[in-house]
Amino acid sequence: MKPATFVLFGATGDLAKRKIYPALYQLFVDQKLPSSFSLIGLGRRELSHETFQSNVEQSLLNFSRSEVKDAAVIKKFLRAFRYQVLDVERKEDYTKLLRVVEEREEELNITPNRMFYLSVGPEFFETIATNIHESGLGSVDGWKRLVIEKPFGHDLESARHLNQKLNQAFDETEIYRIDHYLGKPMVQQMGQLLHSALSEQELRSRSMASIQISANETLGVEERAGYYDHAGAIRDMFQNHMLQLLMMLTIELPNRSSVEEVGPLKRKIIKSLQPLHKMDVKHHIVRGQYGAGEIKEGQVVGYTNEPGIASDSQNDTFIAARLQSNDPFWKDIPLYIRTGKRLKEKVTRIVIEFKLEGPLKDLLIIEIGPNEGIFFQKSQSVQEHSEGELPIRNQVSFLKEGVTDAYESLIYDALMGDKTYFAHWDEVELSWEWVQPILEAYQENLLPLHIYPAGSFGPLEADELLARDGFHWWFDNKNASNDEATQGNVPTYHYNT
Ligand SMILES: NC(=O)C1=CN([C@@H]2O[C@H](COP(=O)(O)OP(=O)(O)OC[C@H]3O[C@@H](n4cnc5c(N)ncnc54)[C@H](OP(=O)(O)O)[C@@H]3O)[C@@H](O)[C@H]2O)C=CC1
Ligand SMILES: O=C1O[C@H](COP(=O)(O)O)[C@@H](O)[C@H](O)[C@H]1O
Repeated sequence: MKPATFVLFGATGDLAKRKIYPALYQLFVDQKLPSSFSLIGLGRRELSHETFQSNVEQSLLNFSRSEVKDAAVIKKFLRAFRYQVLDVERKEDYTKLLRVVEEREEELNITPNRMFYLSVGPEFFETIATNIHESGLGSVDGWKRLVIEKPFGHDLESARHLNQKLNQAFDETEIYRIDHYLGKPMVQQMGQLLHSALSEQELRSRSMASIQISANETLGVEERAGYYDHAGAIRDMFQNHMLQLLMMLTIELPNRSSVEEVGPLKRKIIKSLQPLHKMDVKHHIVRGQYGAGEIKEGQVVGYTNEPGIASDSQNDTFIAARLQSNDPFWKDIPLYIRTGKRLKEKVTRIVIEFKLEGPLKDLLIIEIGPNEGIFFQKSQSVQEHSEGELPIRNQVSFLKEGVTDAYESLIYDALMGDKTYFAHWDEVELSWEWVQPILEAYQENLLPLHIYPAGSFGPLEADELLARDGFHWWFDNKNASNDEATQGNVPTYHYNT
């Protein structure tokens, strides 16, 4: 791997602490960072290099998954870290930053390969990219890359505007849009997993009846009211993570592994989705907001009683959608997506239901997180997994060795210059295009906001969305159970009757 400088905007923030430093540390322990590596952390607050390093150390002690927490190893890792005050609006701060970056490059004898990681609010993306360009920070002999976190725009128009601005400073090949769902091991190996489980012929001959993708959370809005109350489930999860999951599942098998192959296939799929008209949105989308209720930890307040949320907020914390593709392979197979906060179970799961007569169903289930696995559930008994009849093996043997965290995987890929598991602009634009009529329908109040009790599976209308077509949302009884003794065993999938 080439030597590199990692310029981290938002080095004092939550994401840096919880995800970026632990990921970098794990890469360091696994010897997957460049041997010459420099990190310059940026923020407005005044910090000495030593205080910054000790803050990073604290975040490793709190959040690193590494078994190696040896003080000497951490100290060695932190040698690469420096801190610099920078206000994103102040041009002179970029000039100072350039000097610091160059000094460190000289000191370490590093070729100028610079990765600019924007772990700051999206309102700063444009300003930072422009200032990187104008200050000369982006003029390098080696490579330069821009890594940005979501959200990428607020709607179709703002996303296009932002992209145009970023393109004045960085080429599309240099922009790495993080969607951490694309860093999840089960997502990266979806095609391979499906093929290991069932051959394409089997998939075809068994004839899929429906696909459902759920990302259910038990958490509420937490400390993010300011952001979330303007984003809602549709922008926070659906437009990006959920549509990316759909694309990764439905790109034609077998599994692809390079950006040249994956990108066009993903675009083909998202283009194949039947567009919605805002007046019809209510027939395909259910929007919800959590009310007070009970989760495992006890009683919780409703969304509008959460700190920082307006008491009359109409923001969505849940969305369920019915999509249809015109792609020849997926045509006639309804695609259901749902995601929400304060639901009964924390799970990201894909369920492929096969056509069978009667109420019993064969299911192929991909558990993406927090537990990973792929299971086949035969119709005759929901208790049994047919390992004999179909070549199903269990999860772990499929997974890439050693990489289990999305941020580790994505940061490593970005340092290597591999964009396969980053969101390409075309996908982002096409996703916003598909979502735009829903945003408009929300805005114009063309569909109801259903209040669901915290700790439930969301509004009953989301069940009806499937029931109309003769389907149900599947859940793992053990995972959703409040009884800890029954959790963590082999999943068995049921639906609410
Ligand atoms: N936290 C999370 O779990 C996730 C976050 N994201 C995205 O990651 C990004 C960062 O989020 P998060 O870490 O939670 O945010 P925080 O609010 O915790 O941190 C924001 C960071 O930005 C810096 N900052 C704010 N204003 C300025 C300014 N004018 N000039 C320079 N630096 C500034 C702050 O430093 P200082 O105060 O020192 O200036 C701080 O380091 C956002 O885009 C968010 O949407 C995406 C997915 C998950
Ligand atoms: O990006 C986000 O994802 C998390 C859920 O991620 P997961 O990996 O735990 O499934 C979500 O809580 C958050 O609101 C959203 O911004």
